Amino acid sequence: MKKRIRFIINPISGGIKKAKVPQMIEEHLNHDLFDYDIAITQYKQHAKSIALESAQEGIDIVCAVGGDGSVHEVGTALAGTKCHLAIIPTGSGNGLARHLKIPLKTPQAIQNINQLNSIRMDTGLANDKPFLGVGGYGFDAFIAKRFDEYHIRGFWGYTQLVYEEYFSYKPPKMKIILPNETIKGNFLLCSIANSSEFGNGFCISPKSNVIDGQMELVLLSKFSWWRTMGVIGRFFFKKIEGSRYIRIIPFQKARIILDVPLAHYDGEPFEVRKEINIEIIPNNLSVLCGKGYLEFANLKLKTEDYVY
Ligand SMILES: Nc1ncnc2c1ncn2[C@@H]1O[C@H](COP(=O)(O)OP(=O)(O)OP(=O)(O)O)[C@@H](O)[C@H]1O
Repeated sequence: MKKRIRFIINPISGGIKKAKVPQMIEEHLNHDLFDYDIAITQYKQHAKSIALESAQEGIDIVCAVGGDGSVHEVGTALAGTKCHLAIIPTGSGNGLARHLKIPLKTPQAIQNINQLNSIRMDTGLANDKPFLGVGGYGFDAFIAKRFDEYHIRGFWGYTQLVYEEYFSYKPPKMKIILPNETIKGNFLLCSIANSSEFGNGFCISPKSNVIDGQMELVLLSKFSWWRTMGVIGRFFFKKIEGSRYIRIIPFQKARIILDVPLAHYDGEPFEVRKEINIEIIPNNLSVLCGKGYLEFANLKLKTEDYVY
C-alpha cells in the first residue's frame, strides 16, 4: 500500500522563493511509493497545527520544507506518535538536516525521501518545551531573539547580526546543577546539544548524536576579541573540544538557573522561567535521515528495529 506524505512548506524560510518546490516534488517523488499533498504555512506555529492534525489523521510522513524553526514545529508535534518526520532543508541554518546528512539541494532531498531511511531519534525536554537539535541560554538565545525581531533571514543575515551584537554582549550569570557537579559562572554560550550543529557548518558539539540517549552541555567562556577568529574557526573545523574556553559534559538530566530568562530551542527564541529542568527523551521521534546517517545509526545500534 502507498504511504501518505504531507509536505508543509514555510514560504519565508531561508529568504529564498519556494515557487518551484511543488513542481520538484511532482518530478522527483516516487509516485509508486507515495500519495502526497502540500500545505503552505500562513503564520508562525501554523506548521505545528498542520502536523498535529496530520498525525491524528493517520498520515504516515509529514515533511517540513523549511529551516530549523519549521522542523522544530513539525517534529515536536510528531514526537511520541507513529508519524514520521521528513525534512527538505530550505532554511537559513538547517542544523538538524545537516546533522542527519539529508541532502541540502531540494531535488536530492526529495529523492532521499524515496529511500525511506528511518531511525528513531531522541528528543530533549526543557520544562514543558520539547526540542529536537540544539537549545541554549546565552548569546545564541539572544541572537535567535534579535534574528526573529529583525525579520531578516539567510546566512548573511545571521553573520551581520552576530558581528553587530557580539562585542557589546555581556555573558549572563548561570548555575548548572548536574548529578555529580554544580557549575557557576558567566558563560557566553550554555548550549544543550542533542545534535551536533547550529547550522551552516557551525559545529557546537562534535560528538553529539541524536541516537545515543544523552545530550551534551556545552559551556563557552568569554575570550579576548583577538582570539575570536581562532575560536570560531574551531567550531567550523569541528575542533572546539581542544579549546581552553570550552567544556563539554554529557548528561541525561540537568537543572539550570538563569539570571536572564531567555532561551532558544532549535533556533526559535522563547522567554522562559529562571529555573529550567532539562532531560532527554530517548527514541521519541521517527525521522527519515540521509543514507550516511542511517549507516552510522546501524553501526551504532546494530539492530534492524529502527529501519522503516
Ligand atoms: N507564512 C509565514 N509568515 C511568517 N512567519 C512564518 C510563516 N510560516 C512560518 N513562519 C515562521 O518562520 C520562522 C522561520 O522559519 P524557519 O526556521 O523554517 O526558517 P529560517 O529561520 O530561515 O531557517 P533556520 O531556522 O534553519 O535558520 C518560524 O518561526 C516559523 O514559525
